[in-house]
Amino acid sequence: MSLASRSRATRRPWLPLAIALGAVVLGAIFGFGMPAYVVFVSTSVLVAMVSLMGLGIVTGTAGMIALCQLSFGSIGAWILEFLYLKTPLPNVFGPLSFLLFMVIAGVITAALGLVIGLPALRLRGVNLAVITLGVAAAVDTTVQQIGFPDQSFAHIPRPFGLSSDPTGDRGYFLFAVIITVTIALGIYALQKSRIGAAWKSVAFSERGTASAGTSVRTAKLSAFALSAFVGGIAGCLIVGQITQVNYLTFTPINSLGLYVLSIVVGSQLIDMALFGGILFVVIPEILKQFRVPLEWSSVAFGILGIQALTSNSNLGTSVRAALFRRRRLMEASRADAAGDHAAVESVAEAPIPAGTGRPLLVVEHLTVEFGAVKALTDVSLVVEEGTILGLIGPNGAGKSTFVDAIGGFLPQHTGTAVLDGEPLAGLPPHRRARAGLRRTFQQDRVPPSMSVGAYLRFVTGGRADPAAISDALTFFGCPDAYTPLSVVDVGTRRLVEVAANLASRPKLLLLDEPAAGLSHDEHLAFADRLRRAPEHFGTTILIIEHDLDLVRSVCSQITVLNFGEILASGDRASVLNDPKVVSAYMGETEML
Ligand SMILES: Nc1ncnc2c1ncn2[C@@H]1O[C@H](COP(=O)(O)OP(=O)(O)OP(=O)(O)O)[C@@H](O)[C@H]1O
Repeated sequence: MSLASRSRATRRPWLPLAIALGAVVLGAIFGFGMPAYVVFVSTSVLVAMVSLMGLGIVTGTAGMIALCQLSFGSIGAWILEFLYLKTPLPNVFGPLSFLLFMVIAGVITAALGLVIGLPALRLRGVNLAVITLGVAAAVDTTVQQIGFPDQSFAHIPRPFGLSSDPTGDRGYFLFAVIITVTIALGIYALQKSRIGAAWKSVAFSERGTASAGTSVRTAKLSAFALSAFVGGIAGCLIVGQITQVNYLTFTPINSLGLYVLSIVVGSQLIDMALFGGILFVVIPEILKQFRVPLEWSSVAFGILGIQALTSNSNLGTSVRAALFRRRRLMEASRADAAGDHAAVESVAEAPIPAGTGRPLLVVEHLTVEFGAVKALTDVSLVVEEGTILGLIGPNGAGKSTFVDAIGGFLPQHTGTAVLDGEPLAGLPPHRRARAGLRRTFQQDRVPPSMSVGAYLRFVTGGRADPAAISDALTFFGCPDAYTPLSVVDVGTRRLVEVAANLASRPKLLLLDEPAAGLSHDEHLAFADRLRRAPEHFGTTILIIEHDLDLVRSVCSQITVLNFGEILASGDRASVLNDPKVVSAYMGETEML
């Protein structure tokens, strides 16, 4: 049995639901069997876990900094109290009020999260941190000033008539378990969906996300909104737990501690959010037992944060990658012992693809300037359908600029580009991708947080079925769909990127140095696969490559750029023998 089929056999789609049901049963046993104090503290763990799961969406999954998660909790709690104490709605909805108000509070908080997420469209890193910390401070001050609606120390009734005494604590714990499990299931499902893949992709590369046909704006804003929704629900859960709240629960310093925990444990992973919730509650509880001032817990979180930020990893993903490597090693040694090896097929070398004669991409008078630098001057070229066109030239000749401009990443160019009769002018990158124009990048843009298969599903926009995904992976000799990209080397990740883009069967694929990082033998195999690709995937290819052996072996047409202008263009032999081209490659003539 191959590694791939072994992995497939271990897939159990019913498992999340079974774990969820098990967690609820365990929650009931725990809630009604444990001492009252343990149950109360465990409810706090669940509240912290919900907050961390919300934060995990925006930080761990979508890769943005958000230092105001407890502000969303504060807003959610405030709205819930307001609906209870200042409106007649509790009389209308009776025992269902808490649940209903919690959802309303979550939705309103999500809308505010959307607004707070707007700066994230332009800002990153420390700038976004400052903005979100500013939001936390502003919400904190506002809530201090206006106070929570329960200023007269009215208790908020718990859901379904549960009492506010320790007997009610047990029932409320079970309620909190059910809400937590429901949210965890929802987040898990979303992370497996296209929007979850977009979050993971945007965390690693906005350009890579757009070139896969996904709107960066939608990915970022939806992450913020959902994170705020979950944060708002966590705030409501606190109200139900202690039936009264004040602003001290939601201070910016607590938000900061929560953020640190989120990145330390990797709270985008559900089990790690639970672990983080335990740390968030238990560390201060232990300090309390030993009469150590609670402020020291911030120092403990700070030290953990420095460790996580400097090692650029988190506990959850490191443990998972280590487990995966160990499992694969064991599978490989079992396969060795059983002599279970795939036969190496020897196939005749494929010819260089001949085109249909129809122009697919027509570029006219393309000019790109970066201030005083003219990166491209009046470049016109035609890519014929069904061919592989090589775009070559010395460093700084303007090749990547050409791909960026055609891909929609440089709106400030002049000139026109028409793909299959459709003008591309004015279309943003993700719309060009949807119109059948895909590209790969010189730098690694393949998000390590996904599996190989999830990445292909994301790039193909769900249009490729499992058989098509497996075919594209086999075609390029990539690891199987269940392999985490975090354990794949950079050269192979570039192959996965090419396979994913071809599996989406675009009309035209622009490859920017796809073979960088491959060994000599891998280069030869890659060249052969590339020659077969136009027919296999129905895609025309334009390739930028410094390895002229590769260009010579796959391209029927070559265009040479030098100092942003076309130096030569035409069939392979005439271009490579052109004296102008030879002199432009002075010092590299042995390559020609
Ligand atoms: N964002 C930018 N701002 C200013 N100048 C730029 C920018 N991007 C590219 N350039 C300049 O434009 C010119 C063309 O660069 P480009 O990266 O397109 O060349 P290239 O042929 O792809 O080079 P290489 O083979 O090294 O990747 C170079 O002079 C480069 O310095």
